[in-house]
Amino acid sequence: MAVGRVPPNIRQEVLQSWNRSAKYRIENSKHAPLVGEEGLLTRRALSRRLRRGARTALAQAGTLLRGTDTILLLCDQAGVVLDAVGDEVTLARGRENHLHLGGHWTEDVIGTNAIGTALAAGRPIAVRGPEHFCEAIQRWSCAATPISDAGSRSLLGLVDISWPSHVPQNNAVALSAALAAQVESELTHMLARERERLMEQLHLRRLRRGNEPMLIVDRSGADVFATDDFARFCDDDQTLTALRARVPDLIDQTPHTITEALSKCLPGTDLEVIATGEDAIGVLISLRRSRAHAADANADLVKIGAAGAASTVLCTQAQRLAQTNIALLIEGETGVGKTFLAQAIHRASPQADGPFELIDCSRLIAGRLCDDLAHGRIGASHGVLCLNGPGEAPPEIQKLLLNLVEDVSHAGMRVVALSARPLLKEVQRGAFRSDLYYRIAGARLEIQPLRERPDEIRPLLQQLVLSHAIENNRRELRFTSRATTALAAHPWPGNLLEMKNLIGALDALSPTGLIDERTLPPEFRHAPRPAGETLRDKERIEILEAIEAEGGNLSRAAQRLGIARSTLYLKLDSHGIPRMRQG
Ligand SMILES: Nc1ncnc2c1ncn2[C@@H]1O[C@H](COP(=O)(O)OP(=O)(O)OP(=O)(O)O)[C@@H](O)[C@H]1O
Repeated sequence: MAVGRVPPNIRQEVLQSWNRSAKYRIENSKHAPLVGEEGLLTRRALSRRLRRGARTALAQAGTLLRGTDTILLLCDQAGVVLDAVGDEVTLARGRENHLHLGGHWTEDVIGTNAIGTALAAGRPIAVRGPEHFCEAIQRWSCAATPISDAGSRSLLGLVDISWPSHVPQNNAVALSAALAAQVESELTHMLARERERLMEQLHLRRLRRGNEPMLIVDRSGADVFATDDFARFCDDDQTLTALRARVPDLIDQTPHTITEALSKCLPGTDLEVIATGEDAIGVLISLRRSRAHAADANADLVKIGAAGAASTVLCTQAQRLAQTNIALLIEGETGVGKTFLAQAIHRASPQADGPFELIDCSRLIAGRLCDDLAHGRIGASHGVLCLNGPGEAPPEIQKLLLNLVEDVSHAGMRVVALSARPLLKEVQRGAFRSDLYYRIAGARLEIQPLRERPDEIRPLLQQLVLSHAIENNRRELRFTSRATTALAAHPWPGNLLEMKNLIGALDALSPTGLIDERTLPPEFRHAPRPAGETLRDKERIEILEAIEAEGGNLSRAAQRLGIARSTLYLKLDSHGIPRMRQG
């Protein structure tokens, strides 16, 4: 039968295929085109998941088909043969028509055939001998069934059974359909295992990323998990639907290609491709909330309260308030520890697992804040919204803050405001909205400046020195009694922030880690001095200078001073200078 001549009693579906084939102006080819070795490798790589899903079916059926004149082909969704198994002699004959690895069997290149026609029709089909459009192919009979991906149901490829047309064979369509079903079932199992793996990965990612709103989709684009707040934060449903729809087509590309393509769909999000080995299995989408912070793990009400009497009273109140959801206003000079206290309160509250969102009100820009509010990017269903310096915000921002505070309080989030200036005074002089003030000042806590609680300076210095050493993996600084006296007498205009900065600078500058009054910056050296420097004072200073000059090496310091090391030890003890080791 020549190309274009319709066989008698043609079946309807075959006739339709012939009509399509006629339009393609196909030459009367002896064989299907070949994609070549490299092309085959690429196609196999892109279809590695299909091949993995079909591995068992091919191995079992391939063995059973030996000696039956029948071969079994696995093709990708473009009709290219990826794997060929079955009867050896028939496989060899198939090669002559490229009914073998790399053969490309769509209708547009070789006309009606089971592979191309099943792909075009999207269902199982048999094409027997003369039903093939090209005469040279009519020596074959074939039956093929498409394979759909688990989850997305998108077309992945196809299973084809082929045999010489003179051999009687009536059950091939059923066989190809059964094999396709076996492959699909294996793909479903693979997807279930991948979804389990994605959940495991999710737990790890949450440890790393904290409580950001997150969504994980599997390779089919279906949701595996979404945090409660994800939907609220990501209100652009259409964009998200479009992103989900793109995942199945992209998932077998490189992680870079996947994230590039998907991040264009949803700007403002972090995308992470999750893979096992080389295979991407899903995508994690997290919404960036740059203002969201995990509360400082060192912020602890008990520790803060331990500094002294004033802190104890403050922290007892804070502990009680932590159990409520009342809006809090924390006031105190700059660097006094308002943010630290707010974090400690959050950590002591029943909502401690929620986010601690810190917003610097002096930096807010009306347009962006409007946009963030419109998209619900600020706030969560629990946790703390911490407004730092609302008094610094201009009137148009204060108005927006009022809406924000109402919204988040309504959603169940606690509002904590921090102010370095007494806010009520700002209200009285008309610089701060009174409606906003009364919404944020449900309860008020005031942290006294350091100079008003001098008994707390030494314990705080100790605490900060210790945490500096631990956090930076450094030695612990030590202070002579003169240095401590000078520090206790300092007015600390920058409060704890100033103390932290000083500790960092001293640690960087001091070779020995032993700090004397003379090692302190000039503004600290105003402790009351005994009238007139005694000979003993001079000796003390000389010893400290020698130790400093020798980098803490006491033997060399003794040499520099021209005394025995044992004498230096005695002098150190008598002056109350600790015998510390070099840091
Ligand atoms: N009780 C404390 N113990 C240890 N460190 C503290 C304590 N309180 C505050 N700090 C530290 O001191 C520094 C200043 O504290 P914080 O930022 O909370 O002050 P603030 O009052 O919010 O300052 P600002 O008004 O400038 O925003 C921070 O590095 C903080 O970690």
